[in-house]
Amino acid sequence: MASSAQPKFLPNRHDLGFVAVGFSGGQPKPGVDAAPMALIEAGLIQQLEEDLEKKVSYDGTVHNYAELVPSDDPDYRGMKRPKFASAVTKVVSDQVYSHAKAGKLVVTLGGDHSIAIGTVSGTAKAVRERLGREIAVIWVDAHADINTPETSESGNIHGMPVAFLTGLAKEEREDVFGWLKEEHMLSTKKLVYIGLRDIDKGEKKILREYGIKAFSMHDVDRHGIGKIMDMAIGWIGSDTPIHLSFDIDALDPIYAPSTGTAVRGGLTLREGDFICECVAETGSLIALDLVEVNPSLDEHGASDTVRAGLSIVRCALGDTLL
Ligand SMILES: NC(=[NH2+])NCCC[C@H](N)C(=O)O
Ligand SMILES: [Mn+2]
Ligand SMILES: [Mn+2]
Repeated sequence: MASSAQPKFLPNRHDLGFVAVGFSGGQPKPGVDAAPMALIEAGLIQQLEEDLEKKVSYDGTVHNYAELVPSDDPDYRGMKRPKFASAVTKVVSDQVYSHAKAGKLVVTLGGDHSIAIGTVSGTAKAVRERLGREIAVIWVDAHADINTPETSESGNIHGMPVAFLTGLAKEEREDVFGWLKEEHMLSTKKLVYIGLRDIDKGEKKILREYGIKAFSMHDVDRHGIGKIMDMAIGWIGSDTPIHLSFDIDALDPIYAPSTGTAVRGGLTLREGDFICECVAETGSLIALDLVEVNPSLDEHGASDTVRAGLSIVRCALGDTLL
């Protein structure tokens, strides 16, 4: 293929849509809502514009969605704060959709991982409309986040986004994710996990039952990250639009301690960056989420975790490729 001809589904790689989601309601620990500001203050947008020469469309606000807080938000099917999470992710979905529909590569900063209900549904819908195609999702995480409300032991919605996005968890009520329609959905066949090491019993059952492609830390140790990425991208197909959802807790807590559900035995910083570089190399990245950075969970100011986050975003956007 001539170098000028990029596959038609690709967003203009220099045009970024940028969304900052200061939402922490998918889990109990305050502080994860402050991550977008911490990342921006550490120079993220400036680096994207100056070093990577991107054009960044950003409304200049870290949304806290205060106006969406319901007056009453009781537990429902065991989910905690279901109406708030539903309302926020619906707004995020629309924001991400309009950037993606306009042909931009969308970068979303969380926030806890429940926000991916918004981001993935937004890109899935935009790509269906623009190209009549399905997206693939690479979910980099210590956790599978595929609990249904019924399998969840915690009731925390950040452990459920993949179940709602794949339709494994269904809900009619419009104000509790009932707004998710077919057009927002992701196929379980187009989902690949990397970095798993803390999976709930019910989740394991789901992964097996649906034959979901998952590379655990055991697999990373066995094959090495290079082979894992070949297999992951081979599974998806190299011309499929990719949404990369990166939970910072995929990295080992040595490198990224400031996160709400840290699990030992994770990816090195270099392995995390390498995953992003491989996705960048495909040229098929359409959206990136960076979630679960919690700057308040470290008395030393979380600078290591924030810097790790910055590096993940830069690598996914091709900064470190020649
Ligand atoms: N996005 C995350 N960090 N998720 C952690 C989920 C932990 C646990 N599996 C739960 O469902 O509560
Ligand atoms: Mn997660
Ligand atoms: Mn996680």
